[in-house]
Amino acid sequence: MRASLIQIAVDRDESIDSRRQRVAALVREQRGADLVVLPELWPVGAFAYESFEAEAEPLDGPTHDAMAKAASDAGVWLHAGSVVERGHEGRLYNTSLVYSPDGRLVSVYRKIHRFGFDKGEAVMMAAGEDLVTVRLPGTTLGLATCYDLRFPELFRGLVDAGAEVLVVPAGWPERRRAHWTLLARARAVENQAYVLACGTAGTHAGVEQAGHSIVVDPWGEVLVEAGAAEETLTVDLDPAKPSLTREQFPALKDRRLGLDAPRH
Ligand SMILES: NC(=O)CCC(=O)C(=O)O
Repeated sequence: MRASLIQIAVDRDESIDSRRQRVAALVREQRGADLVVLPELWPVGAFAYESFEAEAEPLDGPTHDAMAKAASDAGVWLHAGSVVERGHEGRLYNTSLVYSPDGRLVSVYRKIHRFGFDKGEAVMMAAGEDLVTVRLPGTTLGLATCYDLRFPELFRGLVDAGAEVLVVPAGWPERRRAHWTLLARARAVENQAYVLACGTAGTHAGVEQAGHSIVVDPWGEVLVEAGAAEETLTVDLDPAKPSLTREQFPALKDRRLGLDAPRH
């Protein structure tokens, strides 16, 4: 299974419309891949909070139109990263979109853990409530977004639901790059799953992005890692490897669920 991660530069000197066209063209270039992955909130920028309200779009908005067509033109499964979705009752969500090779929107995942503590995404957006997996020929994807990477229980829930490839679009800042790499590897090792973590490059809203998109195998080995600039990573995954790793080193079977709370 061939996967391409497109680490997009999100800089303020490019309009959202031009970036949409440019990214659609990059997706089309990936014909021959099975799965293409884009980063979190690449149209607007994950830290461009002041633009969220104005740039919010419905699920059938301009990013959807461009990505549905790009997926079918390229004939690939496309995890199109996320958009600022204007959802129920006008509320905003950080919503990931997944397309089949015929350009159908087959899954949406609304980010569960919102970043920003008392500002930005955490106060402007509503939280998703649902774990999402996507069945592809030969494997199952588990979806998470950026800050979710810090919450291992979410990933364990995805694994319990059958996920073998954990896909994490992100807009991760350079100043916490060490956490990004460490957490991507940790989620792969503890879940004996592939991790495909696709970040952004460039600088927007004054926040330098880390880049360094990374693919980790179920044994925790880094298969490919990007640099800081815009770049496309291509990697071949073995769909049998998660289950083989789980058979050969069956740590997931040794979980002790339902232990009593500590006594004081
Ligand atoms: N967009 C995000 O979720 C940023 C997460 C982040 O910066 C961090 O977890 O650190």
